Parts: sequence; structure tokens; C-alpha cells
Amino acid sequence: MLMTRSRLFIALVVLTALLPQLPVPEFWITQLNYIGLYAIVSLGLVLLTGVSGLTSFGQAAFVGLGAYTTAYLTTQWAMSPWLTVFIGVGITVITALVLAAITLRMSGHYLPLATIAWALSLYYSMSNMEFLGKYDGILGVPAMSLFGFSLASGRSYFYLIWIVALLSAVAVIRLLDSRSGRAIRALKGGVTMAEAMGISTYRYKVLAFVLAAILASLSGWLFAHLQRTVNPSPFALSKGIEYLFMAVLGGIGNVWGAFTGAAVVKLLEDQLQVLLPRLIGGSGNYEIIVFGIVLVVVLKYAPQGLWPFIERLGARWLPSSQRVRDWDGAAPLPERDKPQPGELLLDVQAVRKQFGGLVAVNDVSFSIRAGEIMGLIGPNGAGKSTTFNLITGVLGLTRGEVLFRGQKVGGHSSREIARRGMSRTFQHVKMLPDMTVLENVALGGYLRSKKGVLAAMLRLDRDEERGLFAEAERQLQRIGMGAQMHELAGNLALGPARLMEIARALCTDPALLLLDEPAAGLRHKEKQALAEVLKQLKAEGMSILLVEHDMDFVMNLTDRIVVMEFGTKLVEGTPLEVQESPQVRAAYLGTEH
Ligand SMILES: Nc1ncnc2c1ncn2[C@@H]1O[C@H](COP(=O)(O)OP(=O)(O)OP(=O)(O)O)[C@@H](O)[C@H]1O
Repeated sequence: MLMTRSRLFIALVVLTALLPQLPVPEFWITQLNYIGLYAIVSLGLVLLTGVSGLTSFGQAAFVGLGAYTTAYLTTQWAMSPWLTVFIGVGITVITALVLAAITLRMSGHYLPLATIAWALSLYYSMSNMEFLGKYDGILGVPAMSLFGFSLASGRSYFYLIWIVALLSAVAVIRLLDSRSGRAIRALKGGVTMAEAMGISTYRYKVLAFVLAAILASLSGWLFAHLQRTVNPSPFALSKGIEYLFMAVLGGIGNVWGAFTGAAVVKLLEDQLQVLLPRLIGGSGNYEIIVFGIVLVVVLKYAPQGLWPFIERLGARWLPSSQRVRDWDGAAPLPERDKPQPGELLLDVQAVRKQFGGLVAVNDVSFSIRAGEIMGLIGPNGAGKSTTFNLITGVLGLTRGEVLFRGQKVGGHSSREIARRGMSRTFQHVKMLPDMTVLENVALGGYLRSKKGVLAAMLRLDRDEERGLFAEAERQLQRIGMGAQMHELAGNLALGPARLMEIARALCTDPALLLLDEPAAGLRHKEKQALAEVLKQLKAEGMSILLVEHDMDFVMNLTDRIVVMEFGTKLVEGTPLEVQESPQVRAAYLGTEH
């Protein structure tokens, strides 16, 4: 019989609790203590690098910040470590926020470089400051005690380390399985998609960065009171790289990968430190060379790290992670005021977009009324996608204005536009392939829910989550994909993936649905299925703007069509009028055939 995941976790907790009581040699208790400390830091990297896609070489510096804060305050000011932990975390949060403000808006390699710079500068500050004892560090850090019970021995301290490590793991697992967690996971799916769902990607990058820093700082706090002394070397840049190595080796995409990586590196390091000097002769940090080679091999042959192998081996005993369907009867998510049929919904007024000398969109105007399906068509390079991006806030207007439900939205961010009730799909499907179809669609409900990180970690968000999943399932049923909700989105063919995007957009409860070339690349059957879904949505009163290249596809679906060519509006009319227009024929035949 399969155990449930929570039973498995309880078994792990019981084992951890029993371990120091068993006649396990002191050496192994010490090893496990360090593994716990390292795992806490790597856990932060799983969140930051594995889940959010942001690389940091500077985690050891945050460990140092936590360690030095408690070492200094407990030795110089005789403060209790139970107080210094809050001060250490506070200083870490402020530092991380400042660093995040400087670097996280930048793209590309700035963050990793900034974390290297930060790691180096903190290391040299620690090494050169008189009051921190320079290279000798701070000696005589007191052992901890709790309610008069001393935690001076490795065996008793083991409990504290592993309580923090396992609680951190639980907190991160719960976070990842929540509204905020899905937003963090969406960072890797591309900023454009997340922002179009109303997610502030900057906010969640900062969040991941700060949470990873807090975990590192907590590890430093524990480390200082285990070692009873601190000096700069364990917080150097090389250690920051080692933490990253642990996370990558263990499996940077999974919480338990952090523990796997910490254990493998710690155990391997000890063995190699003894073995290699004997083999090679003479002393030296030869293990670093071996680690370098191992890392290259792992990145080449097992880029997901070791954890997926362990998971596969244990698949027979490990329970499936499929979400239990527990949302029947969940309270529905709030809905926006819907426009009345015929109400002027979108009014595009002479919008213009120039890229240098190229006028990609040349004073184009059209409007959409509630309940209508409008097609925007034109040959390749006509300016359809650019017009679409001007409406959805991805591009700024050079001139002109866009009004949505009577309010100016021109130049607003795509997040703000999503909030007002326009929801879109993408020409090239944007989704999170390792999340299920249901979770991907639930991302659309982001703006209709509000529970935050703490609520997720304490599981106070379950009612809202049930509401979100009920809504996601409803939207999937609506487009005929209910049966596929537990599939991994990455396994979908293009047709169903496009439909999933429509369900995600519907999950935002839009007043206007914008579809960017939904039929592109689809096979005939898939096109038919898509057309059926769109007809049904229209019958339900949904307003849709359909940007399409394929003229036949839009003919039977739309109420009106705007045809663009060379950035300008060529013709606007009913499908019949457009079909019979000699200008349109010339544009299509002239450019396509
Ligand atoms: N970011 C950009 N920088 C410079 N030129 C651009 C940019 N985006 C689009 N263009 C140009 O603007 C024109 C219109 O492009 P757009 O992608 O809007 O056309 P389209 O009608 O959507 O074509 P397709 O069917 O191929 O997607 C093209 O000439 C294109 O090369």
C-alpha cells in the first residue's frame, strides 16, 4: 500500500527524532548537523535558482551575516541567541531588499555578477573590521539553551538544526503549492506571460531573493552556535559557489534535492579530503577539482540533479503528487461586472507604433462592442502582432489612444490591463511545462485571489485554493479539456496547449478575450476544435479579438474583420464584405502567393 506524502514525512520526522537517541557515533551526528545546515542554505537556492531562475553566488555571505550578527551580539552585548536570530534575519532582509532593489530590475547576468561582488565585499569587510576580529573572527560564542535545557552537545543541537531544516522544507513546499508559489514558478515561464496574468514579476523575484537570504541567515545563526566561533573563511565566495553546487547536484528543481545535494557534498568532501592527499601526496584542496569535474558531468548527463533518480527509484513506495480533487462545493471566486451586450468595450483610436524609421502600425482605429468577435487579419508583417501588443500593454504607444470600457489604457502595463479585464493568449504558447494543466490554468485566477506567502506557509489559504482550482477545472470543462487537467502541461500537443491558454485567460474572468494567432501551426482537426470552442464562447456572450493570419479560419467565426497591410488599416467590414473586397484579395494574393 502506498503511504500518503504526509505519512512519509511523519516517518522522516520520527526517524530524525530517534536518531540522536540511538548509539550513532558522534562523528555521524556532527556530519548530519552540517548536512542540515547546508541543506537550509541550498533550500533557498532551490527556491531562488531552481524555481525562479535567478542565480546567486552570494548565499554564503548571507550565512555570514546571520553568523556574525549573533556572534557579535551574544559575545559583546550578552544578548540571547533567541533574540539575535530576529535581529540577524532583520538585517538580512534589509540587506537583501537593498541588493534586490539595485539588481533585480536588471536582466541577464547582472544578478549573478552582483551577488559575486556582494560576496566579495562582505568577505573583505568581515576580514578587515577590527570589531569583528578580522581574520581571527569572534571566539567564545555561547552555546544555546532552551528552557534551561542545554543545547551544547552535538546530539542536542541536532534537534534544533533539523527542526529548522524540516520546518523550512515544509514552508517552501507549502509555498510552492500556493497562489504565491505558482507566481514564483511563473517567473521561469517568461515575464510577459506572468505579467499578463496580473503578476508583478519584480515583486516575486524580490520575494524569492529575500526568502533565500533568510534561509541562509538562519543557517548562519545555527552555525555560529554550533561552532562557537566565527571567522570569515566559511563565508567566502568559494563557499557560495559550493552551496550552488550542492543545489545543482542534488536537484535544483526540488526541495529534497537540497537535502540530497547537501548530504552528498558533505560526505564526499570528507572522504576526498582524506583520500586525495594520500593518493596525490602532499596537502591541498584537491576535492575542489573533483567537485568541478563532478559538476560538469552532472550538468551534462543529469541536468536535473540526483533527486529525480532517487524519486524514480522510490516511485514504487512514494505516493503520487497528483492533487487530490478536494474542491467540490468551494466558494466561487469573485467576478467582475460584465459589460452589457452592445456596450462599447474597446476603442482603438489612431494608434501608431514606430520602430526607429519603420512605422509598424500607422494610425489604426477600430472598436469592439460587447458580445462581438472581431478579427484582425493581414499578411505577414502587416502589423497585427504589434497592434495586439499595443492594446495589451506589452509595447508603448508612439501616438494615439486605447480606451477600454470608457477608460484610457494606452501606455498602461500589461498587468494593469489584465486587472481591468482584458486577457490574452500568446502566438507562441507560454506556459509552465512542469506544472499540470490545472495549475497552469489556476494561474489565471491570480488577480481574483489574494492570500500571501505567510498564509500559504501556514496553510491558511486552503479555502481560497479550493476556489481557485474549482474555477480552473470549470474553465477547462468549458473548453472540453476537463479530462486532461492532471496532465503535465509540457506533454500537451500544440492544439490542446492553445486551448489551455484560452482556459487560463478565461480563468481571469475577462470582459474581453484577446487571442494572438490561435490557429497558427494547428492541424485541421485541432483548428476545428478551436473553432468550436470559440463559437461556444461567443454563444455564451464572450467578446473576443482574434488576431489571425489564416483568413479561412476567421471567416466563419467573426462578426467583423479589420484587415491590415503595411501597418495601415486596409478595410473593415463583415466577413462577406472583406471576402469580396478587391483590395484584400490583392493584399493576400500579392504577398502570399
Ligand atoms: N520590436 C521590433 N523592432 C523593430 N521592428 C519590429 C519590431 N516588432 C515588429 N517589427 C516590425 O514591424 C512590422 C510589423 O510586424 P508584426 O509582427 O506586427 O506583423 P504581423 O502582422 O503580426 O506579422 P506576422 O503574421 O508575421 O506575425 C514588421 O515589419 C516587423 O519587422
